Order: sequence, then C-alpha cells, then structure tokens
Amino acid sequence: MDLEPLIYYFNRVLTYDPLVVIVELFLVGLVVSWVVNFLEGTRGERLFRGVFFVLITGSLVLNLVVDRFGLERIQFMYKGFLIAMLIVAVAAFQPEIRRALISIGQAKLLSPNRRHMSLCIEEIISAVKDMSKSRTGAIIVIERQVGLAEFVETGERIDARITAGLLKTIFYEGTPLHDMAVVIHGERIIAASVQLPLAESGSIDVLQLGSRHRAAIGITTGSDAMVVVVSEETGIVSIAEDGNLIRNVKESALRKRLSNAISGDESSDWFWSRKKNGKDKNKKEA
Ligand SMILES: Nc1ncnc2c1ncn2[C@@H]1O[C@H](COP(=O)(O)OP(=O)(O)OP(=O)(O)O)[C@@H](O)[C@H]1O
Repeated sequence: MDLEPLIYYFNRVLTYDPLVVIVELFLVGLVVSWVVNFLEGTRGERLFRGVFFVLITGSLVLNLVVDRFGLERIQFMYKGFLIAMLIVAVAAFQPEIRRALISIGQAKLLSPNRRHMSLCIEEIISAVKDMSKSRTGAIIVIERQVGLAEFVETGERIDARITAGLLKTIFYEGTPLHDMAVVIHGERIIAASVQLPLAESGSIDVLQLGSRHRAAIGITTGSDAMVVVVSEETGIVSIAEDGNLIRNVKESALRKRLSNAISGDESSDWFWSRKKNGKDKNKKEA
C-alpha cells in the first residue's frame, strides 16, 4: 500500500502552529459536546453523531484522495455536498434548532417565570428523592398540550403551588388522596387521586409491570404527558413518555426531562415524533 499521501498529509498537518491546532480542536470539541449534551436523549442525538462521523471521515478521506490524485473537481463537488448536507441538517434538526433558539431567547434565565419553574422542578425532584428513599409509591403526571380533563375529573381538584411537602403528604400512605396519580400543569398541582388508563397488554414487557407503571405508560401512549413514577416496592424512579418507560432515572436526567415538560419546549413535536417512532415500545434502562 502506498503510504506516501498519508505521510504527506500528516507532514502537512505538522506544519500547522500546534497552539492554533490545540485551540481549534478544543473549540470544535466544545461545540460538539455542547450539541450532544443538548440533544442527549432526543431523537436528534444519534442523527447528529452519524452526520458528524460521516463528515469527519469524508473530509479526511477526501483530503487524502485530493492530495494523492489531484482531484480538485471532487473537492469542489464535496463542498457542494456539504452545503446540501447543511440544508438537509437544518430541515432534519428543525425541532432541535427551534428548541435551541427558544432556550437562547430564554437566556434571560433570571426572569421570574423561569425562576418559578426551576423552583417547581426542584420541589418535585426533592419529593421524588425522599419518596424513593422511603419507598413511598407515587405517580406524578405532567400535563402538557394535550388536555387530560377527562382523567382529572376522576380525581380531586386541588389547584395548589407545587411543593415537596404537599407532594409527599398526598402520597403518604393512609391519606385519603394517596392512591392513584397527581396531575401537574405548569407550576400548579391541579388534581390528586386521578385514575389513569392502563397500558394495553400489547407487549410482554407491559404485562410484566404492575398497575402503577402500566398507568404511567397508558397515559403517555395517548397524550404528550410526561410521568414520573416512584416504585413502592423498590424505590426505583422511572419516567414515562410517549408510551415508553425509562427505569432508574438519575437526578440530572429527571431535572432535564422535567424542565422540558414543564416549560413545554418539545410539546409541539409530539405528533410528529409519534409518527416517526411508530408503535410504542417499552425501554428498560439501567
Ligand atoms: N389506573 C391507575 N391510575 C393511577 N394510579 C394507579 C392506577 N392503577 C393503580 N394505580 C396505583 O398503583 C398502585 C398499585 O401499584 P402496583 O403495586 O400494582 O403497581 P407497580 O407498578 O408494581 O408499582 P410499585 O412498584 O410501586 O409496587 C395503586 O395503589 C395505585 O395507587
């Protein structure tokens, strides 16, 4: 194999100022890690990793080929291809780009609304952590764009500010409202003791679950709600979204999901993403 172009290529790279190369690599790494972090857990994450891999490999191979065979026209075509990829990426990542722009628009993070919202999220997280430790069974539904009035009617209307104490009191075994689910909308607890639809026994995984977890899957199968479940048996915290159940959710992931759900950033993608996801499936993650 003729290694000459490869050696030539690396020799050429070695002529660059190392400090500039380090700064450039650092900046590229920073941008990539920010984008991957931002997309983490969304359907755009894999797509971005794939596109990034293809572009890096394509650029390296092309530089080698152009150096070896002097195929400038191919390089010219590759530049056209990159522009086309950029247009396709803008279309493919449209929901993520919109979310990024919204979050930049909300960079006035200290706005009262934003502060309230993050206080609510911290209250929910604190309650969930305590209930997980004390093995108090809980199911908290975050209502988004799709109204859940027909289910809310089965429970008790509350309309109260979200506090960890109130959530823990509601789910405390023995209190009249501890059974069934709490529904939250925005920054308010709107109802407790709400009976949710159980997921249909379409898949083996669902059949193996108890009714609390089946209810969480059930309500998210037919709506854009997000549900946090604390298992009474194990204390494990799970999240249900879009008919999927994610087990053993870490605090940081819970914060991220709650923040998406309560601020409503991703909600309008629901119908679109459901179409893409096809049939519901249950995920179990360690
Ligand atoms: N349709 C429903 N909607 C809301 N909550 C429900 C529903 N059905 C059951 N639950 C809640 O789930 C509790 C029973 O949970 P069960 O043990 O059957 O399920 P599980 O998924 O195994 O939960 P855990 O891990 O907490 O035991 C009930 O006491 C009730 O509070």
